[in-house]
Amino acid sequence: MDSDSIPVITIDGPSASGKGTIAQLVAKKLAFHYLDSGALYRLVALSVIQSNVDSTNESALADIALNLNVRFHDSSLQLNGEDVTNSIRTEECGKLASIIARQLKVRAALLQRQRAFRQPPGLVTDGRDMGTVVFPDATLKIFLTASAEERAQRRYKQLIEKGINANIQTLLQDIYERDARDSTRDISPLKQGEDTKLLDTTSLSIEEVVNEVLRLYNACR
Ligand SMILES: Nc1ncnc2c1ncn2[C@@H]1O[C@H](COP(=O)(O)OP(=O)(O)OP(=O)(O)O)[C@@H](O)[C@H]1O
Ligand SMILES: Nc1ccn([C@H]2C[C@H](O)[C@@H](COP(=O)(O)O)O2)c(=O)n1
Repeated sequence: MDSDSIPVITIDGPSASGKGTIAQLVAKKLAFHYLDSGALYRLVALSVIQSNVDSTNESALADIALNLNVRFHDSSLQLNGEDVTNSIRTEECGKLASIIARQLKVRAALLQRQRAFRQPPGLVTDGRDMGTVVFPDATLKIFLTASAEERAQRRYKQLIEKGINANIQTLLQDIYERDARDSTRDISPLKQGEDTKLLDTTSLSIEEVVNEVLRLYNACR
């Protein structure tokens, strides 16, 4: 099967908008593959933290990105054989991922790795530039968002459920900062493409959002 004919659904959007949750559920419903592109940036960030590399050294970071020894297994992730499923989810890792994601060489180094996930019968992927840059010919492109306050509430609930202490004001501040950094950078900024459907989920349940994405996909395939 020609790679270009394999269907792709891209779900881009700001931090904690629910991209990962929705993309995984849609992928499951369609029996498609799933790619969490943010995890790749987080893995580079974790490698930088673990190896004490200067995070402004673009060539060293591109080298790390090109040579990531990563294994995706169901919902767990291994880096160099170590389970890093939870360690890439820290606020420190997310913030550094957002900072290093501004570097052209890092983004270029991850491009082919992301495109390689386009395998039959199809792919659902989430991130910041999946529809605008990585899969510009995607079958369906969604820009998933929610108000910053709602996203902070969702993140707060998510962390408390995991037994992690959190402060709603700090989370809201982090969301504002991350949104600003990801959407104002020069290369591949987070933005809604012209051919992308906007889905504001502020007052929608997870089930309602999943059903809407499936409806849109069935309407355009
Ligand atoms: N429509 C919704 N209604 C209520 N809660 C939701 C909704 N969508 C997602 N959530 C919840 O919000 C939290 C954040 O979702 P998720 O981690 O999928 O966001 P994300 O956009 O992938 O975040 P990040 O950009 O940091 O990777 C999760 O606990 C999830 O269950
Ligand atoms: N396609 C992508 C995916 C992620 N990033 C960067 C910017 C994010 O703030 C950071 C972490 O992503 P998350 O796991 O929170 O979705 O990684 C990007 O630039 N492009």
